[in-house]
Amino acid sequence: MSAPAVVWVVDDDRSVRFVLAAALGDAGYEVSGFDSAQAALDALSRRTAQLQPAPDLLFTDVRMPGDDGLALLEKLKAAHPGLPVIVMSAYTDIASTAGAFRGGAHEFLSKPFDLDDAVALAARTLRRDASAEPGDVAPDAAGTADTLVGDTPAMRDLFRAIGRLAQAPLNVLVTGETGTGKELVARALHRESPRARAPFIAMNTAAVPSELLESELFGHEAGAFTGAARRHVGRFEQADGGTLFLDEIGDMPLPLQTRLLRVLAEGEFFRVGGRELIRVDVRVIAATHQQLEALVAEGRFRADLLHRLDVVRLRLPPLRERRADVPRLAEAFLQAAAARFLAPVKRFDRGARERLLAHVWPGNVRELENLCWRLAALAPGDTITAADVDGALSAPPPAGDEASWEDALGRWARERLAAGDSDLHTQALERFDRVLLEAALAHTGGRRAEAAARLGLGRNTVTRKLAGRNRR
Ligand SMILES: Nc1ncnc2c1ncn2[C@@H]1O[C@H](COP(=O)(O)OP(=O)(O)OP(=O)(O)O)[C@@H](O)[C@H]1O
Repeated sequence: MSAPAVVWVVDDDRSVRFVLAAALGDAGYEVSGFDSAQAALDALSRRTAQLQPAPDLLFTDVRMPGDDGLALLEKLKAAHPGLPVIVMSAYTDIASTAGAFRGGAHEFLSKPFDLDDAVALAARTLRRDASAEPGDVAPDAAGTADTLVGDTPAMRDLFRAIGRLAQAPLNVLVTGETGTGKELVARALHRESPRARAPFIAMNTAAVPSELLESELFGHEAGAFTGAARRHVGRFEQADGGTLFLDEIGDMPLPLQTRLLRVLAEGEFFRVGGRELIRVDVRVIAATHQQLEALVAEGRFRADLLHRLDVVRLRLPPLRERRADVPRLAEAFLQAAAARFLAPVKRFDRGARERLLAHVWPGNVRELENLCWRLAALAPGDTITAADVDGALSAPPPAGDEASWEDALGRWARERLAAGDSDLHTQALERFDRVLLEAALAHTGGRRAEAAARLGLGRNTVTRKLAGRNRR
């Protein structure tokens, strides 16, 4: 009979150390516990000095006095790259999971965990050949914006998957209803990946007229078609070295699917009307709210393209399947709104929270976010009540009984003319733009791209108008 596998548990929390060691011991492993990274490293040096092999598996907590678990992981990976390390933490956010996987962790175990799961994980890990290579080191993630909020089991699973997948150069298909956070997931995958310093380029297939899609994706040369006055660099080239996020991929017309497939297979293409072969290194993350298998069955989506995009699939659960996240998300949105409005943070009272929990959220997180921005702007007091929530959920703000805006404009024009102004048209256009932009930005919680789409304007146009550079 072979000797039992040696498993070490490093955690400053005595009870975790005890119960995990006991469960692993019951499963037949030879277990030792350590209360700090240093204690484990000392024991490891002693073993090496005595020509004993390193343990077969090590569990470590992240937050501990002295060196934390990630520092321990780094030292272990330098000295014993083949030793599988399972990182345990009560903090299952993407930064933690990605940090662990980037450091070469074999697995990430969210605390509190089920002991049977931990033992099963140890057994699986020990069965496997533990010669995994540590992942590439990614540059520091930029900023903490776009943080995915969530602490339900479904979201923890997702964060673990993102942490792991960010390191792998695989195409990912993100599925989920509208407003569930698909783009945010794609951004997190990029931000935590070795590509983080290169661009993240997003394109919504459904938002681009189909006759322009090809040139949007692959670019065109001057004169390639009527209206192509100048060379245009497509999204694939813009994303070189980085990540291309293709939203609503199910809406891509078939001929373009064929072209995309070829580019994904070969990594090179010609711009529309071009002769120069362009070679790019792009990770593609596609997203859809549709059932692509059904589209394949109907002949509207290519099966081979689906296979190429769907190397790994991440499903985002709708908000109604993770209601426990609603209060957390709502508070995060109120805080973001307060920071943007430079106003004190409002709070939900109990009734408001219950009302939020009871709602079905057909528009998912986006709907919740918009609602919170409306409440931050409009609820009269610092405490938001159930009645405020009901009011904001049921109707857009009342239109009021003022006369039509054409009447108001006429009145304004007559006043300005009487005052002797001579640039009425410019003034009126500026005010017209400002009213539309403010309304759209308030509606979209300050997101320019979405505001631009809702107004039917280009994103650049909106940015320019906001910067006031349209004034002539
Ligand atoms: N878990 C989350 N934590 C914080 N914000 C979130 C979360 N999920 C979504 N959001 C916010 O909700 C909004 C919608 O998210 P996103 O645009 O990523 O959704 P989507 O699934 O791509 O939607 P669509 O399919 O309609 O394009 C965004 O403003 C995003 O910041």
